[in-house]
Amino acid sequence: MFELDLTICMFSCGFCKPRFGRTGIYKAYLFGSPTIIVTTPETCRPILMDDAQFKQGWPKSTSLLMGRKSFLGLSEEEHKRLRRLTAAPISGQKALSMYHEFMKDVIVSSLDELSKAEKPVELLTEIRKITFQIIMHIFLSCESNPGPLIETMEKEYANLNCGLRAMAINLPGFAYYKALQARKNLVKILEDVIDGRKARKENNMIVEDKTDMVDLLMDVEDENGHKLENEQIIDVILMYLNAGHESTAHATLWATLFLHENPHYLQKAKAEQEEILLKRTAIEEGLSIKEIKKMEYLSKVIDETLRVVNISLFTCREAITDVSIGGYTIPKGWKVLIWFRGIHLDPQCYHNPNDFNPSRWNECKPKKGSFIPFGTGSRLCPGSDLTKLELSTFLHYFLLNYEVERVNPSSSIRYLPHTRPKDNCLAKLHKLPQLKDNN
Ligand code: HEM
Repeated sequence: MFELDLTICMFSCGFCKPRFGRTGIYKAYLFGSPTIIVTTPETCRPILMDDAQFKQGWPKSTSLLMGRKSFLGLSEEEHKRLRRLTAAPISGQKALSMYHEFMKDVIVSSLDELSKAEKPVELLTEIRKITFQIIMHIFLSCESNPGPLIETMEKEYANLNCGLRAMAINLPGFAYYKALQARKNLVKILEDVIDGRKARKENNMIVEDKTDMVDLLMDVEDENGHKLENEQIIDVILMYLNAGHESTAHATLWATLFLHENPHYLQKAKAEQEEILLKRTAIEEGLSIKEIKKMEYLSKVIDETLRVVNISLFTCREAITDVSIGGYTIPKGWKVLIWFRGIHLDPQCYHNPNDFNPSRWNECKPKKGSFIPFGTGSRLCPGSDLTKLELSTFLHYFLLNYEVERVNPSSSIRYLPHTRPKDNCLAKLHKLPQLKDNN
């Protein structure tokens, strides 16, 4: 017998609680499919860890935007192979140190430029440009110089993103329609890039000795010596470029804002950065990854930001067979929505969960599955190290050199496609007196 507690529990009316207790399981009808929503560590983690009974379950409209051959649509085996190949260059200290100089240059020069702007700027839009430039450098290094191409792509991505969680109405004027157009334009740009590189290779015209993720994917062969088709390379790159800049930009903005709104924590975070700067010897140039590893407090600020904001609000799976979770049966073919926000704002896991309090991580040892901003299991985010490096680098330079002044400090919040201030954080950046040369 299939039985679940009712959707009304989600609205905390109190009616269902005594009858059903805490199950963290709700039933709904979402994106045209019967769906189970799971919201607690006890229900979410087993599902994310179980590839035998659950497969990817994003709505068809989302998969169409990300591409049939992106990680959302691949067979398990193909996913494993491409994931191994693409995750390695963006994971771990050694791989990431290759990009750190570029990252620092972009952050330092962009912040400097923003502080000179006469009018207030949309901080989120500007940070998104920074994170996009960095991800382009990693994935498409030859095309990553500032200019019309990168600007066009960044704008297309903003449209693509707005469609990812929108109603799938393919009519002019609707977000989903715009997103499909954006995908078409991005695919065309990437096709031209790949064709150009293939032509240059055939004519032995490769002059650069640097390689990027596109080259890596163009060279890869399976056990039968078959190369990837263009469609596959494009969908994987398109997915990485999107995942690799939007979430990091939002996380960076929120960490900056939370510190700005909490002077006590701001002071602590700043003091740690000042100490790092003062310890730096004259021969050491700029921030190093070794220094970042010592930023204990900043690391708590980052974790707390990810917990409170929930940049990735949810992910989706589909039951391959009837599955029993928490005493209930999820029928074969039903979608499952894993609600990260429910886990990270659960009062049974976190005291005063809505409060931003980096110091909670002094003692807090989260129980299994209660802190998973990057997911868990075989689909664990491959970009977590890169995200933390970008965030730490941005905050280092920001805290030491700048102060933010918002135009609408009480701007309301929008939750889709990502949590953000409605005005994209319209603000002025003010340069602070220098403690010591820090570039
Ligand atoms: C604040 C930053 C980020 C957050 C919160 C985040 C969150 C997540 C989560 C929760 C998942 C798992 C989804 C699932 O289980 O279905 C995921 C997957 C993924 N993320 Fe991230 N991510 C971030 C940054 C990045 C970056 C910087 C990159 C790339 C450079 C990236 C690339 C990906 C990819 C490719 C996947 C799919 C993995 C797979 O299916 O094997 N993410 N991310």
